[in-house]
Amino acid sequence: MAKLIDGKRISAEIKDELKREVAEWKEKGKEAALAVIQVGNDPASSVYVRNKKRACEYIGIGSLNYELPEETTEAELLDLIAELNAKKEVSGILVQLPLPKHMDEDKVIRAIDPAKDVDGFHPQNVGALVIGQKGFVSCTPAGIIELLKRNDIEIDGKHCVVVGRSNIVGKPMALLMLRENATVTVTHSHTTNLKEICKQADILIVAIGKNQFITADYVKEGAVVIDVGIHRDENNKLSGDVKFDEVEPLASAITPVPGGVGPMTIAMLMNNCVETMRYTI
Ligand SMILES: Nc1nc2c(c(=O)[nH]1)N[C@@H](CN(C=O)c1ccc(C(=O)N[C@@H](CCC(=O)O)C(=O)O)cc1)CN2
Ligand SMILES: [Mg+2]
Repeated sequence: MAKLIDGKRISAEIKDELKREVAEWKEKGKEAALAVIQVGNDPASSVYVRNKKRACEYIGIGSLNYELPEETTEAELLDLIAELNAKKEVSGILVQLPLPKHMDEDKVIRAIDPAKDVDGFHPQNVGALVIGQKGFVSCTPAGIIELLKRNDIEIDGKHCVVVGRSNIVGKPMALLMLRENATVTVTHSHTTNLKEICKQADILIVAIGKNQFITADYVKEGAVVIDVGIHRDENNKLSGDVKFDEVEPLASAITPVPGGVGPMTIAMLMNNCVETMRYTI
């Protein structure tokens, strides 16, 4: 019977900790405000943007939301980002992904001031992570580390397999596990013996974007399984990249979808926003 890794509870704990810390910073005259830009009206993105706004309000920082129409040009978006970069009262900026196809996400991300890049996607922040220097770390991978640590799951010396190599999860996840002294294997669409590699994992982190792809035959008895996937069926029921019912009996610990990694993304975004209060003079 696997231990259920309760991201909903842990994210709430973190937001309560941050709420108390924000109150202390505000007593010392410090403020923070997060600007969230959404282009288009993707329903899932609208849920996440709404949850980010609610989290800002809960912990006591400002939130500015910009909902731009799908046909917004890349130039118009870049102009808005430049405006927000220049606004002293805006301490964090994020552009909700994915963007419409006519925009270059990498170019848009590079336009955000790295000091306000609370998503941790800017090459300067990713570079800092690579070489072990200070910078914003992307929220989902940071949330997974927090889930493991707050559940006393040992990382040092363990074999961690990351399934997927995206810029916002897989790659930073591998780097963070390396920083925690895990032995890391990153798999991807060109990996030929995926099942055998996954079965070697003490900690299996699945961010492949394929609904319930990871079944019991990919999992070693006693492994810790972290499911980053999020899929909705026609009845709006959520599932992950892991076939939970099949894998749960094998695992020593597992994250559910919903209620696992997802809420941690929001909590760690809030932590990055409060980080701007810790380091402003
Ligand atoms: N600019 C960004 N865009 C995207 C990011 C990101 O970190 N920055 N990550 C994902 C989406 N995401 C945050 O934006 C996100 C996804 C899921 C959840 C979450 O709480 N999921 C819940 C279920 C919520 C629901 O009802 O759908 C759960 O898993 O329990 C939060 C944030 C891509 N875009
Ligand atoms: Mg692209």
